[in-house]
Amino acid sequence: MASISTITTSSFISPRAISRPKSPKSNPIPSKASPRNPNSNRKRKLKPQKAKFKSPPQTITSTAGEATSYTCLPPLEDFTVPSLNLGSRPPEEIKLSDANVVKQDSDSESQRFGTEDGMDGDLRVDYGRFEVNTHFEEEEDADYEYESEEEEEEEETVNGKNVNSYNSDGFYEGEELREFADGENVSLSDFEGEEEGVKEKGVPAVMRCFDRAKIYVKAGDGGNGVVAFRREKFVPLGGPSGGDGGRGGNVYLEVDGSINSLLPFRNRVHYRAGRGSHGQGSCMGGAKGEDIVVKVPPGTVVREAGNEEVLLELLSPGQRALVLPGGRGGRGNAAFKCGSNKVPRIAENGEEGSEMWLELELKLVADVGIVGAPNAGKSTLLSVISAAQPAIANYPFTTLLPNLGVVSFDYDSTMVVADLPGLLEGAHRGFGLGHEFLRHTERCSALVHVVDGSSQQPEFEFDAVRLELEMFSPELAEKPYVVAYNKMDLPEAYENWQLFKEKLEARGIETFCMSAVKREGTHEVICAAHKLLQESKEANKGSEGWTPPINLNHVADMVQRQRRAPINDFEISYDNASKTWQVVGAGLQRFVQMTNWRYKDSDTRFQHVLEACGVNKSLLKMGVKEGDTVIVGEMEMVWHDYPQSSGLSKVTKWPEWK
Ligand SMILES: Nc1nc2c(ncn2[C@@H]2O[C@H](COP(=O)(O)OP(=O)(O)OP(=O)(O)O)[C@@H](O)[C@H]2O)c(=O)[nH]1
Ligand SMILES: [Mg+2]
Repeated sequence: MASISTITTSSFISPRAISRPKSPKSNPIPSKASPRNPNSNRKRKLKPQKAKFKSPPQTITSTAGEATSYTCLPPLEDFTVPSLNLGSRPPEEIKLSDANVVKQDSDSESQRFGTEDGMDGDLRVDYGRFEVNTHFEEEEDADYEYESEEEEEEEETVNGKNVNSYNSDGFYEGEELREFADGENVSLSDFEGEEEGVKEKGVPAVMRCFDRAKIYVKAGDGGNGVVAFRREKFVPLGGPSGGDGGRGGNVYLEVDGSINSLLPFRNRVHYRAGRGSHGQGSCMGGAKGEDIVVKVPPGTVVREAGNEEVLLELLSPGQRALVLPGGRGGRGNAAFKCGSNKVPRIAENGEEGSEMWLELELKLVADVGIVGAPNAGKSTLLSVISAAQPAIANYPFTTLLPNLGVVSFDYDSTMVVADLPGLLEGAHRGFGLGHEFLRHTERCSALVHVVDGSSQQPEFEFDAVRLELEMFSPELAEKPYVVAYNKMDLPEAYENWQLFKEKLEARGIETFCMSAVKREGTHEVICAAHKLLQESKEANKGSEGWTPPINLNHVADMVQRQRRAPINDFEISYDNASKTWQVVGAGLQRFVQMTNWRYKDSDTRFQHVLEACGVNKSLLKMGVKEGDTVIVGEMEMVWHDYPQSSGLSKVTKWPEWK
C-alpha cells in the first residue's frame, strides 16, 4: 500500500503545467534498473496524452484548453474485483458420453424405452438416450436471452447446420456433427470416453432439468451530476446549483412460494436494474433507478458462477436478499462548493452498477427421500402413502422431475416425502437422470431405498444404487435408511425375498417387503422411515442450539466494501517491453470511472488526487522515467519530468473523495 503524500504548492499540476516543454536533455535520467533518486531537484508530472490504444474508439476530449484527450481502454482482467472473480468463466458444458451408453435404433420401440424385454435385470440396459447435461444450457458469455421456443431450436444448430432432429415422440435421432475450424466434420461418437469439453444436446427439451439455472444480474448505474449556476432576477451571483444524479436500482432475490422450479429462468437470463436519472439545475437530484426483484422458488441455493462457495440459501417464502446495490449518483457542482472554490465547474459521473453471473440451484426441502433403481416402484409408493399423483408407468425414467408428497399420520404429525428419478450405475458421473437430482436428497433426514424384487438380481441392484449414493456424496450414504423390497405380489419377487432378506440381515440391514400396487406392507415402511426421521431430529436438537439471525444482505455488503476500497490502496506493476506502468486499485478505478472529463476542473482534480493518494510518489520510488506510459483505471497517460519552478501559484482545495 502506498502512503499518501502531503500536498504542496509545488507538487500540484494544472492543465497549463502539463503543456510545458519537456525538461532539457542535460538532465540525467537514471537507468531502468536503478530507482530514481527521490531527492532529485526536478519535478515530475503526469501528463494525459492522446492514447496510443486504437480500440475501442470512444475518445473524450477535455475542454481544459489544451490538446489533451483521454481514451477509455477496454476493460482489463486486472481491473475486475479480485475476490469476486467477476471475470472468471463458468465451467464448460460437458457431454456425458461413455461406452456404456449405446446408440439407439430409432425404429425399435423396445430399445427406445427399455421395456420389459430389454430389461434383463442388468443395470447396463440401454438408457443411453437419456443422457443429461450436467451443466447449463446457456453459453457462459453469450449475451442473449431465450425469448421463444424458436430461438431455443436455433440453439441446436451447429455452425449453421441443423444437425439434430427429433422423431414424432420427441426423441433425438441421428448423430450429432460438429464442424471444426479446419472444416473437418467429426462425429461426437469419436469422443467416447472424453467426458469434458463436448456439448450434448441430445436430450429433448421436455426432459431437461430445471433445477439449475444461470442468470446475469446487473445493478443500475448511478445518474450523472451536473454543473449549473443559479440565474435569477435580483439574485446576482446565484452560485452553483447543479444537482446530484440519482442512485441506480438494486437487484434483489426474493423467495416466491408459488414457484416450484427454475423453469422461468430458461426464458429470461438477464436481469438489469434501472439506472438513476441525471441531476438537474436548481439543485434538483435525479430520480433513483428502478429496483429489480428476481423471484426464486423456496430452497434455492445461490452461488457466484464458477465459484463453489454458497452465497445465499433462500428457504422460506417471503425472504428477500439484496444482492447488488445500485451505483451511487454522481455529485453535481453544488456539492463541490467550498470556501476556497465558490464557483466549481466540476461534476461527477454516476457510479457504475456491479454485475455478476449467478448460479441458482434448487434443492428440495423434504424430510424423506425415496431412492432406487429405475422402475422399482418409487412413484407408486409415493402415490400410495400420500395424496401426490406422480406419473407411474412400466418403463424406466418415468419420473423426470422430483415429486413431493405430504404423508399424514394419525397422531397429527406429517412429513414431506420426495420421489426422485431412478438411479443407475454411473449416476454419480451423470448417467441417467438421477445424478441431477441426487443433491435433493442432501437435505433429507432419512431415505427409503426401494428395491425391485422382480429383477433378476435384487441384491446387486441394491448394492449398485448404494454405491452410487456413496460415490456421489459420502454424507448422503451415511444418512439413515430403510430398505423396501417391492413387488411382492409377483411370484419371482416372492421367491427371491427370503434369500434377499437373509443376505441383508447378515450385513445388519433391516429390510421390509411390500407390494406398493396392492398397498400391502407400505404402512410399515413409512412408519419405519418416520421413526428414523424422529430419531435424527432428536439427535440434531442438542447440536443445533441458538442460531443467529441470518443476514441476507451480506452479498451486497461485500460488493459495497470492495467498491468503497480506500483510494490509496493500489498496486503498481511495470511492463518492461512496452514501458508501461499499471496502477491497479478498486478505489482509484472507481475514481477514474466517476470522473467526468468534459468539465474543466476534472483534470486538475485528477492530478491532485493522484498526488494526494501517493501514486506519483510511488511511481518515482519505483523509477518511472520521462516518456513512460502510466495506466490508471481506464486512463492512459505519459510521465513527464518538469523543473521545480513549474509549480502552480494557486492551490485549490477540493472536498475529500468519498
Ligand atoms: N406388480 C407390481 N408392480 C408394481 C409394483 N409397484 C410398482 N409396480 C409397477 O412398476 C412400474 C414402475 O412403477 P413406478 O412407480 O413408475 O416406478 P419408479 O421407480 O417410479 O420408476 P422411475 O420413475 O422410472 O424411476 C409400474 O408399471 C408399476 O405399476 C408392485 O408392488 N407390484
Ligand atoms: Mg417414478
